[in-house]
Amino acid sequence: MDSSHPKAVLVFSGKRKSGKDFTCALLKERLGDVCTILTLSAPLKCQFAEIHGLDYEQLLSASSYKERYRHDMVVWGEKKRNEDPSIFCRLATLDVSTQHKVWLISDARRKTDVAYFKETYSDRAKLVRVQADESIRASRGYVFKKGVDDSETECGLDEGVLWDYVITNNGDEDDLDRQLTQLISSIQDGLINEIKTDVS
Ligand SMILES: Nc1ncnc2c1ncn2[C@@H]1O[C@H](COP(=O)(O)OP(=O)(O)OP(=O)(O)O)[C@@H](O)[C@H]1O
Repeated sequence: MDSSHPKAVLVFSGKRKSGKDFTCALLKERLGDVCTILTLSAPLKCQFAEIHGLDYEQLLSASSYKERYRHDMVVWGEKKRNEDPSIFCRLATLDVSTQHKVWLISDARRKTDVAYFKETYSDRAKLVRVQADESIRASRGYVFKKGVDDSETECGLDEGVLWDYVITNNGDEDDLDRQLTQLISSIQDGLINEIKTDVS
C-alpha cells in the first residue's frame, strides 16, 4: 500500500438533511477526478446483502425494499461494529484507485468513525461538520423521528468533536460557494498543491 495515498481525507458529518451529500457533490464537482465520494453505509449494505442473499442495489436506494430490511440491517451493523468498531471505515476505503487523491467520506456518524480516520491518516484527515437550521432542514423533508433522530447514529457527534471546518448550509448558494472555496484553499497549501503537482 502507498502510505502517501490518499493526500487528503475530508470526513463529513451532520444532522439529517443538513446537506452532507449535497455539499460533497459540490466539492467533487469542483475538485474533479482526483476526488471520490465514499460512504460508510455502502459496505454495510453490501455485506448485509451478501450474507442474507439480498439485492444490494435495492438496499442502496430509498425504496420500500430497503425499508423492509432497515431494522435488521441496523441490528446487524451494530453487532459487527461492537465486534470491530472500524470495520466499515476500513471496508469503505479498501482498494480505492490511486487516481483518487482526495476522499470525501460523506456519512461519519460515530466517535469511532472520526477516531479511525484521524488515527489512520493523521493530519491528512480533516473533520467537516455540515450544519443547517432546523427550519431549513424541515423544508428539505426532515421530520423528527423518535428512535432515529435521538439515537447514537444521529447524535453521536453532536458534542465532543473538534471540527476542522464547519460549513453552514442554509440555502444561500453564494455563501456555500464561498465556504467551499475557503475549505479548498485552506487544505490547498498542505495537500491540494501536491495533488495538482502530481496530476499536472
Ligand atoms: N444548499 C442547498 N441548496 C439547495 N438544495 C439543497 C441544499 N442543501 C441540500 N439541499 C437539498 O436538500 C436535500 C437534503 O440534502 P442532502 O441529501 O445532501 O442531506 P443529507 O445531510 O445528506 O441528508 P441525510 O442524512 O438524510 O442523507 C436534498 O434534496 C438536497 O438536494
